[in-house]
Amino acid sequence: MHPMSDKVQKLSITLDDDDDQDVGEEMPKSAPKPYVAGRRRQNVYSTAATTVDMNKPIPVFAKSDEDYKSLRGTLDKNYLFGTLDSSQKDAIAKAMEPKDFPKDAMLIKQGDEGDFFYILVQGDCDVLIEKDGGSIKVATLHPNDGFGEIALMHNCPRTATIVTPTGCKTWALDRTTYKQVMMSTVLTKRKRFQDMLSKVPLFEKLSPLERHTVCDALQELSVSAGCEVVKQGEQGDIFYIIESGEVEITKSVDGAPPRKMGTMSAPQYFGEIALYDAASSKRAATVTTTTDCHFLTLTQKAFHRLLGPLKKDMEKRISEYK
Ligand SMILES: Nc1ncnc2c1ncn2[C@@H]1O[C@@H]2COP(=O)(O)O[C@H]2[C@H]1O
Repeated sequence: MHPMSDKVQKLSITLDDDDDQDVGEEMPKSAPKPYVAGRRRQNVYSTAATTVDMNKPIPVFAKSDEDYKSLRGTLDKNYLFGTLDSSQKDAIAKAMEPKDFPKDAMLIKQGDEGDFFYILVQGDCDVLIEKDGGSIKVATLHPNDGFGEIALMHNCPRTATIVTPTGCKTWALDRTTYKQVMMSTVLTKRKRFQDMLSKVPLFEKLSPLERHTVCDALQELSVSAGCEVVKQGEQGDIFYIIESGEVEITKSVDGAPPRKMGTMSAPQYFGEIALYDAASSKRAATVTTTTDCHFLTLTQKAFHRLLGPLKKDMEKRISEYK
């Protein structure tokens, strides 16, 4: 047995039941029509996986040193693995297997059961959401992006279709290993952050599944009093929720000295304008900690992927700032 598996399994088995309970009714179980490019039906590579054997030893796929190092580096940078310790990321890197796809293939079909999580190594993938008989492209994935985590994490059908406008190389991680390694840390994190998120008005309209997905992507940051967390005019790529402490907002208009706009404390949030408003993409004000602060943060990538449904609420709030 792999040295990691014993430790991970013990944690996962008890926590996994909990997770299954609260996501079972979230998503429609009916499979929508398959995506058709032009008039040609694309190759479908997904296969259904109905049961997860949590006692299965974690597999190891041999890789060159160069491939292992590069994949391990990607895992370190990817927000989806932010909560894992080094040995858990080692186990995932070892368990990933190469899967290559030709141009115009369908890696994932919306509505299917989840079988693999992928990291894109080469080529691009399009993310399509199927709605009202058509499909809309909502994102393009590039090398080092991960995808296919939602169905595995939440036991729900695939939330989008993934197709290959170019030939693609990926690393794939099977559903069982993904759950064995991820669930223990993820569920602990959800238990901690769920309560906090339920107090943030912005997240009120999210379904429990969406709130879980936001929880999974949150990272923690502690900052001492007197630090500029966000600086007016700078490019921004992090969104902050205040878990504890207080910050002051200052803004300079037309080169005048900065004026105090107000203070914020838990459970308020800031930093969303630069992430949301691609046209400006610059911080609209400076945010300075007036006490020691603890923040929950979301990266720009996670923010766009997860908070798309909240676009209207944010637009309203941004117009109130101006
Ligand atoms: N708006 C989006 N932008 C980028 N990726 C997405 C988006 N919606 C879904 N996905 C990804 O597409 C995947 C489809 O399978 P999953 O639902 O398992 O996990 C999903 C996410 O990884």
